[in-house]
Amino acid sequence: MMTILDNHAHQNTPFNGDRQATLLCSNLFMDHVGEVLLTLNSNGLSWKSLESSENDGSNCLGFKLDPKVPNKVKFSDVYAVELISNGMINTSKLPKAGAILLGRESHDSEMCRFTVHSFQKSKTQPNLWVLAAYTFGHKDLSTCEMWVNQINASLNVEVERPKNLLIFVHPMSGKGNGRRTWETVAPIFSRAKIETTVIVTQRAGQAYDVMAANKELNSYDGVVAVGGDGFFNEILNGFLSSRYKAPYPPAPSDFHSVGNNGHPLVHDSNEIVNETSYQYEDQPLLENQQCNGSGISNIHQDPEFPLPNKRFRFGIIPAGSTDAIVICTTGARDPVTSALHIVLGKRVCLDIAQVVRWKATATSKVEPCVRYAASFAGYGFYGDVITESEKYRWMGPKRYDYAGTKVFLRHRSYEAEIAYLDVEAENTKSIPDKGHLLGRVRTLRNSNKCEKVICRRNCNICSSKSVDMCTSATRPTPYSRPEEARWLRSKGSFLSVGAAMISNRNERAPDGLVVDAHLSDGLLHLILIKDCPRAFYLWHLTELARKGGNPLNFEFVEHHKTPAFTFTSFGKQSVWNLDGELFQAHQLSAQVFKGLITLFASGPEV
Ligand SMILES: Nc1ncnc2c1ncn2[C@@H]1O[C@H](COP(=O)(O)OP(=O)(O)OP(=O)(O)O)[C@@H](O)[C@H]1O
Repeated sequence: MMTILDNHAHQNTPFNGDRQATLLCSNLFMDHVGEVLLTLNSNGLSWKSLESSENDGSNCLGFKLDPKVPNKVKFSDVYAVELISNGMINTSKLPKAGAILLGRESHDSEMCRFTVHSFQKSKTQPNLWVLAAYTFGHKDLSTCEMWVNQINASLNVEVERPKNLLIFVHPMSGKGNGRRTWETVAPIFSRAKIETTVIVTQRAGQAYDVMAANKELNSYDGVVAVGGDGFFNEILNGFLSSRYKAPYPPAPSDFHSVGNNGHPLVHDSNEIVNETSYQYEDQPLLENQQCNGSGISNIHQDPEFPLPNKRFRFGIIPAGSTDAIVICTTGARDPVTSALHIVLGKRVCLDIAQVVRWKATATSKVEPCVRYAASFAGYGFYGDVITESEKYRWMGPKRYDYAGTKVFLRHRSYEAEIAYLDVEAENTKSIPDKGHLLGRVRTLRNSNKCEKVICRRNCNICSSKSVDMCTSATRPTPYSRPEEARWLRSKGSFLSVGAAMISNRNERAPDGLVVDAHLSDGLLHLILIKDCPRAFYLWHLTELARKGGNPLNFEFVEHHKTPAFTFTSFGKQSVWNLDGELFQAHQLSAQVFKGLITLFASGPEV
């Protein structure tokens, strides 16, 4: 019969091996390890086996202990601690089969227990986080309670963690697994003692309506979408529609007039123009919007729908068909990993593009229609694939392959003109700043010069201080420095026009549609594919899937990094795909707001 050691809890012993002040230290039994000395300091927990390997035969018959079994865990990686009912602790390092083969008695002992919940990075894929639970036992309930209280006190110091979340579940997302996906991860939230208000949607647009009308968002620390990119887009748009009022980017029609200085407002990309070519004050203004004399308009908020608290973040638990935003922000397409990023309160900023569809006629009284996109806005091939794929939603994610092939074989091109803001920069890496593009960006006309710096955790380019929505309320628009504004244009017949806010990594294009697009670089990555023979386009698409980004020496492809662009189509109707949302537009303009929202994620490890 196993004897259980008396409690040897010590408070404030000077230092342990990590040179951190030891706050608590006890002899306990750890499940599948045996007797350990458990130590708590301000960083986390560590444990040291008090049993020699000779005693328990752990090397016999090939049953070796995994040397990589951790012996410590940081509080920043612990999402919950639970006192669990009395039960068995396996006090042997040996797996059960090993004990039986060795003819050993059962090493199970009944005692009071508590479990520390954390995660481990998968050995083969570090972006994939797997749940890890460490269970400790002691004969005295009071000892277990003391440990639980002390660990909880340490976890409470982790202030970035959410306490109260609004969760939207799209039951039909992807392969129809939205609800099951939520059920899989819900215990992680309840263990972490996060209050959740769960809304399972019954129709498209419901999440938008709830987000747009909800005046109580202040009571939440964030909103989580259990679904795909399209569902996240719906939530984002509902949120911003009633809360975020920013000046519009210039309309394409503004460029067909003549500027105050007598020059046309848009220039051919080959023209060299020194003068300021765009006057900010020419823009249409939103209701209640003022210009402050410096040519910089403030962003106004509706007092009825205040922006939520500074801690408010967005989360996504992937259940969709593509899940590009999740892959770009966590590096994995895994609901458990995403749930862990959320409960641990990770944060990463995301650029958001504002896309404005202009009135059909100059005399039309209808306000321009405004949408926001977090990952991608695409016209031509991209819009047509989404339009076509909607007919085959019943196929699940395979619909994109089917629709993609159909649209590819059609090989349609569209007459259009794209004007994009050209801002020169010495160093694109220094662009991130306090919320807008003050830096000067070199438009990469010669895409051979394109630097392929992949976005990853703690990326230099995205590491600028996060800009919360509250401070962004006084943020100028990206092109609000008239002295730096210069517009260039590209006109012709296009197979596709795409603007990426992030790299859009996905399972078909593992490096993304634009390999060097960053999570918070304040840029739209314009990819213009001019009409070209079908074989070239096929090659371009294959290259995307093979190595990501765009073939640099492909003469039909233009890649421009810009904070804003306008678009006019001249012929056949096509639709835009805004993160999965269909958006019909003959004339639109777009601008990016750097780091406008914060996501519960920490960026991928690349
Ligand atoms: N209950 C519902 N029934 C039908 N449609 C819904 C419902 N809830 C949300 N939607 C709509 O379904 C659309 C697609 O959802 P979602 O993005 O989750 O799936 P997906 O298209 O399979 O994935 P992805 O966007 O990653 O390719 C969203 O735009 C959303 O508006």
